[in-house]
Amino acid sequence: MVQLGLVVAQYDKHGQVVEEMEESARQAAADHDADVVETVAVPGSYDTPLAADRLARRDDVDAVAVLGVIVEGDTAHDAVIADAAAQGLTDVALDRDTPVTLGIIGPGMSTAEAEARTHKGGSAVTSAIELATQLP
Ligand SMILES: Nc1c(NC[C@H](O)[C@H](O)[C@H](O)CO)[nH]c(=O)[nH]c1=O
Ligand SMILES: CC(=O)[C@@H](O)COP(=O)(O)O
Repeated sequence: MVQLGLVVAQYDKHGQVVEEMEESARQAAADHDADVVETVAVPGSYDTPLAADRLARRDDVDAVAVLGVIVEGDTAHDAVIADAAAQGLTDVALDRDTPVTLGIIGPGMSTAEAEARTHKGGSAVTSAIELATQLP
């Protein structure tokens, strides 16, 4: 059985979307008979790489799925957060030799577009399981 770590960025403005993404992630884990051994909540997507690193270094974690929602504001701050998070998570995966999947939606996204993408939580978990089982 694949053992997963889950990181959930709980940026308040999008609380409901994040909740639905987490439900989708947990359903995907159950559907694939995977076990979520630990869930770490962080304030926002920018804060996810360190949490992912803490999970990826554990012997009982085969892969980490990271969930977050970045909705467009008035400035380019959303792009800054998204780029930093994606790069940070890539670094964690390579440094720890552990799959880390990007289930952070956005940037450049409206709240309505976010609400239509909550299934990406499940996609991140499915990809994490595939990587954990299929990588040579
Ligand atoms: N604006 C969004 C954020 N901002 C918060 C940052 O991610 C971070 O928590 C803060 O800068 C402290 O380090 N986070 C999101 O996940 N989504 C946003 O739309
Ligand atoms: C991207 C956001 O929601 C927020 O952190 C920044 O908003 P703004 O670009 O309006 O300052």
